[in-house]
Amino acid sequence: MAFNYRRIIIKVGSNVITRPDGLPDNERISHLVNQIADIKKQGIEVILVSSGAVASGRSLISVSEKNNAVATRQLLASIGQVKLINTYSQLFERFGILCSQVLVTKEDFRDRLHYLNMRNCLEILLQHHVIPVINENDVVSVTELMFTDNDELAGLIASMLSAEALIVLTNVNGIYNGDPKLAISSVLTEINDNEIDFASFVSSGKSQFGRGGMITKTTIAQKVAKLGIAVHIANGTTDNILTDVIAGKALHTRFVANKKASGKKKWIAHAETAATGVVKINDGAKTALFSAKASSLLPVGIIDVQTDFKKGDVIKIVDEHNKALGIGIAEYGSEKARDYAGQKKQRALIHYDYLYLQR
Ligand SMILES: Nc1ncnc2c1ncn2[C@@H]1O[C@H](COP(=O)(O)OP(=O)(O)O)[C@@H](O)[C@H]1O
Ligand SMILES: N[C@@H](CCC(=O)OP(=O)(O)O)C(=O)O
Repeated sequence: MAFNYRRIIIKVGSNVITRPDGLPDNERISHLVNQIADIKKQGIEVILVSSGAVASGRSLISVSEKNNAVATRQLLASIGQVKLINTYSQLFERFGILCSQVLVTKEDFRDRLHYLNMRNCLEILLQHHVIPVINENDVVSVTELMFTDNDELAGLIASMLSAEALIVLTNVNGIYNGDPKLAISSVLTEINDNEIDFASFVSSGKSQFGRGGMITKTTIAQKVAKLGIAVHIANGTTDNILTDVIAGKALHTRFVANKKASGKKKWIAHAETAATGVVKINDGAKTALFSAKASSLLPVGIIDVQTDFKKGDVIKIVDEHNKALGIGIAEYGSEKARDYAGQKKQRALIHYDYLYLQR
């Protein structure tokens, strides 16, 4: 059965567009562009999140092993991104399609003004039938300022633009119920259940040029699907994969979009300016919220209720250094929250279904 999407995000991993010898796979990139042009012709808006800057840079310059790893990555990405975007630009041009370069950092999602600027920019590009080609700005995002990987970035873009689907292209046919290299393992075609413990059968190993690995893909896919956006994980090295996924003909993994909580979560995700209260949480609570499991904010991890709020208000969560972590809807008011703060076995202040994390 074909999927009837109007706006999709396509994420292409480094492995898909890099040959085993580390050089960019121009034939593969060209084949993907052909399919995107076809999809666009079907009236679907496409936003491309493409990795490959570092890999591209590696094909242009050789760097001594002695150099600092961060500086090397900056150097390779800075050179490689130019080549990557030029390749896309030339290939799209054959179809009379304009593409644009959008480089972003994690900070752009934290700051409301940056967030809105970025959203407005992407919307205006789409209105003008341009395909935005997004990548992390690897030149300035280093260490803790980095996204886990471009899967995380693609997930944030999908929710920011209220896309109907996110297609993640990697170098395996989807998520296997065991080691993908073993004949007994098979692809999980449909995932509807948010409680699956992927860590029990997905190994933490990464592919040759990948950054996050399959575990982070599953975590992000679950979060995005919970927001009401379908996530497809498919093999970008298979011919016609994009058009076949959309036509419902490809073997791959699909995380079914949650229909119920979606409207609310998406609204919360964009409701930061409406936030009244602020609660500060400790590191343990922070780890729990950002773990793969769907966790609600429990009073035991609250160390301070900084401003007053009522039940049903949108409130902000900050860490011990006052860094914004997310927003959600309060299940009860600030008075009760102050009474419960630090106590075990109390009712969640923010239920997971009404929680939006900004990372
Ligand atoms: N159960 C599993 N199902 C699918 N892939 C898995 C599994 N366990 C580990 N992997 C590995 O995850 C890799 C893909 O993740 P990643 O390296 O992040 O790719 P990308 O560069 O596309 O983001 C695959 O090459 C595969 O070897
Ligand atoms: N921004 C980096 C890619 C980082 C990344 O997440 O890569 P991948 O795991 O292959 O999607 C680059 O362009 O090289």
